[in-house]
Amino acid sequence: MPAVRYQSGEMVMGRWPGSSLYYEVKVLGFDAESSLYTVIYKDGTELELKEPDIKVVRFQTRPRSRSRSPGRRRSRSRSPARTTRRTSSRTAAAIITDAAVPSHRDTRLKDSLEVRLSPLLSSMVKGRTVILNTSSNCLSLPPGAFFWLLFLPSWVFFLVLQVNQEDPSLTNSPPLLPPPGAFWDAQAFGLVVLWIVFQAVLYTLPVGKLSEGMPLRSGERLKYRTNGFFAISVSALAIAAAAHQGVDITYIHSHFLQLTAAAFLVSVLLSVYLYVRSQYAASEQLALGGSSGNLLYDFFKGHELNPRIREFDLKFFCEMRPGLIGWCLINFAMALAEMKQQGLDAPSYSMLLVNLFQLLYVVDGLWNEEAILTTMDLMHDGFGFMLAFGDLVWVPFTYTLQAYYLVRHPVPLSPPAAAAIIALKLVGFYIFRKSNSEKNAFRRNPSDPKLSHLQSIPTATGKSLLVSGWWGVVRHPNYLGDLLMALAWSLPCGFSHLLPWYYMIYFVILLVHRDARDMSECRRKYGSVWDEYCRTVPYRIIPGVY
Ligand SMILES: NC(=O)C1=CN([C@@H]2O[C@H](COP(=O)(O)OP(=O)(O)OC[C@H]3O[C@@H](n4cnc5c(N)ncnc54)[C@H](OP(=O)(O)O)[C@@H]3O)[C@@H](O)[C@H]2O)C=CC1
Ligand SMILES: CC(C)=CCC[C@@H](C)[C@H]1CC=C2C3=C(CC[C@@]21C)[C@@]1(C)CC[C@H](O)C(C)(C)[C@@H]1CC3
Repeated sequence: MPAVRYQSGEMVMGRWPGSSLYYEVKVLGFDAESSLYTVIYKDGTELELKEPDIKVVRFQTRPRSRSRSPGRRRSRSRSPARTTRRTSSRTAAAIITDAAVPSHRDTRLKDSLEVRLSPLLSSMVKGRTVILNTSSNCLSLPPGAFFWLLFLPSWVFFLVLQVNQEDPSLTNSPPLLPPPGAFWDAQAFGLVVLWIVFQAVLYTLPVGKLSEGMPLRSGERLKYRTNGFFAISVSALAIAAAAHQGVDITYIHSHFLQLTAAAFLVSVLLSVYLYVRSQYAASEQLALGGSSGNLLYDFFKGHELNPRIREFDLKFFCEMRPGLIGWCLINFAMALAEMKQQGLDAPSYSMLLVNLFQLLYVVDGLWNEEAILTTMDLMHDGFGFMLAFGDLVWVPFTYTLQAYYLVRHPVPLSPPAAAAIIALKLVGFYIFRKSNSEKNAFRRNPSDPKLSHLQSIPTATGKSLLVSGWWGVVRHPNYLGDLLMALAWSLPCGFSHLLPWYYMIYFVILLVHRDARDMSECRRKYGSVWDEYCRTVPYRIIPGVY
């Protein structure tokens, strides 16, 4: 006869089925035959849970002993692993405690019990189970999905046509639309496909580390081959060898429109494939945000979270390889095109700065490739048109507009101006890298001794939120660093036109929107503990700005 650990009427934390989230529940009874507890959630949902899916959370207010050694005190504040301990009590209680945080934490600890219940409901759409998240906005389908599907590609083609104008003012009348045939070039299409296949081969080579992703809703952790630095190094060698063999790299500049169209076609084909295969995916493999049952919306947002062909992770590959490394290749081609068009022996200083700054950004991303596994896209977003198009078209063909602009529009740069821009880039880079690495290290191993100086607050999900270090200054320090870098990329292009500032403007909009999206997602996940975090760290991206 199995022992009854939890008594009727007892308040405990029950895991929401299929997720790693725990909510406050009341035990209604125990069925000895099935060894299942019947529990009731705050919203009235009754479920049967197995014992391992139940925790007793006893929030312990430790006396803030002056005699405790600082080392010991620090170590308690950080880690859900360390702070969740088994006691010898009859009910095997899990203690969540956070002794090193300020005294108002007692209320905070109590608050973490008050996690808002925003359950995930399963519903049937066309005979398939879809996951509806009642607290996020995915139920109120943005009618904009259709608009974005049309607008984003049109905007890219507009920019690509505009930047090639003698006077690329955005206020000028748009360039005459070339005939449809001008967009298609079989060779350009072949080269785009060849590039993607080349990157895919490098990705699959058994070189470099196999890194673990964050736990999925099922508790599983996927493995990723993080050999991005190897891939960009081999790519650079291959391009250098091709140039040495007389291959004209400036082809990329002269066939930019056709290459863009080819990449767009690939992204559409890929998105169709992704949508079709998502129809056969198990519901636990679907993303919460792109599972509305509405074809257009799910096609755009992405239905499946981690589509894979065997070990080949399509989302990770597309986000980190062809577009990102292609961005550097295109910038390099623009530098060669500038030298050719303007009869220079070396690229201009503006071109050099843009090339080197963006190369540093990409190389850094690939060097720290593992850190992408704790970003929103990898953890929460489905893989659909938005990301496929973003990775394969938007990144390589619009992030390179500054270099493209400089080919025909030279901007002389004085040494002091160049020095000031370099300083800005380095400050931005420092903030960006340090904050991203800090969060990544904390998410991977909260009890890492290197993070012992950091304070965190526990949440009912078992994860904690950093409230000191970079993440105690603003809620998105990584965005701040990224924005400073974006500014440094536009400044070398001067102020004559708005077009090279396009990235900066787009990026402010993107990051402010991402911050808002992340806020509501974290509010859903962490309930009132998130509100407490926001009170402790009131500024969003810029210190002093709410
Ligand atoms: N160049 C470009 O085009 C773009 C660049 N970026 C860059 O990519 C990087 C990743 O950005 P993005 O994925 O948007 O967001 P983040 O890397 O900031 O990830 C947000 C997640 O971090 C976790 N988190 C938030 N606050 C805390 C905290 N206090 N302590 C611990 N964990 C916390 C939460 O996830 P959880 O709690 O579930 O772990 C949250 O959902 C950024 O540097 C950004 O600037 C982003 C978009 C475009
Ligand atoms: C308008 C539109 C189509 C938006 C799609 C957004 C994507 C372009 C971006 C979403 C998150 C991204 C990240 C990077 C590139 C742009 C996209 C894909 C990134 C890979 C750039 C390099 C960085 O070092 C990074 C790894 C932190 C970053 C991750 C997020």
